[in-house]
Amino acid sequence: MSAEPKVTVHPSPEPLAAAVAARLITRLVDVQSELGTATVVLTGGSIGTAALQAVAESPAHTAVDWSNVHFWWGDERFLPAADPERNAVQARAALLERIRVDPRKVHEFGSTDDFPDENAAAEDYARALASAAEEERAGGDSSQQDPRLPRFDVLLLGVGPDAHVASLFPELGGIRTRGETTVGVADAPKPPAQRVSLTLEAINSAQEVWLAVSGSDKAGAVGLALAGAGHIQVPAAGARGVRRTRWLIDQDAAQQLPGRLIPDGGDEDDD
Ligand SMILES: O=C(O)[C@H](O)[C@@H](O)[C@H](O)[C@H](O)COP(=O)(O)O
Repeated sequence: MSAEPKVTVHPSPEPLAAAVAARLITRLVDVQSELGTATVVLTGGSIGTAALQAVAESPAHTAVDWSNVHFWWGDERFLPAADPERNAVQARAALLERIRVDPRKVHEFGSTDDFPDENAAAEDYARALASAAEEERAGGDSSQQDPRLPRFDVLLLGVGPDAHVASLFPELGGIRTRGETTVGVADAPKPPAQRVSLTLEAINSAQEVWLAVSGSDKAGAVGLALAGAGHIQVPAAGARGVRRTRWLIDQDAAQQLPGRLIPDGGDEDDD
């Protein structure tokens, strides 16, 4: 089961990042009141990072019990642990170092400090996911259907101008991977070439997938993805949440939206 995309257009990148942040805070509060613990999967990229910063700067963020949030990543650049280009390093600066997290619940991909190559780091992450899933089941939560993965309440994604999501690039090995939850990528066209990523299978196990996109250079990718292109050529087209798929985009990224998806400006909230 997966949810049809729902599109919301914001005027520019700043209000977009603020809106993603506000939605994330609300969703985490709601999940925590229902289940106690919430899980978010973070993304790198400009809007993903700006949204985390907006969370940190929002007075409402204190409504979340951050020590009871699990943080995973959709992808990572395979670099030394402290490299400023790592998605996790950027997320720490934007948010994680500014709130009270439980370090045991912050699950970063391995780095070149600890692993010989991207495949080894990917395999390690798959093991960490599986053991979190097992712990979750032992605690009585069996809401996640896939036994290899913990429950992902919200999974954030950026989208590249070539329509990549996480580190799944058009036509390359990662987007074609089946039967695995993670994949090592050796030939990413966006530097650095070596990366580690969740597979589309793992991404699509999330309850909610939110794609946050800004800029006219992404308009073609957004248009193709929402027109229903194939996911091998247009990976973003394949990203779907079980309960909800949200495209949170700015006006520049919305220039090539298929007509039937242009929101009419009405209140679209559906909780
Ligand atoms: O490691 C990364 O680079 C990402 O996780 C990648 O998937 C990113 O989210 C998109 O490329 C969008 O990035 P921008 O928002 O910066 O264009």
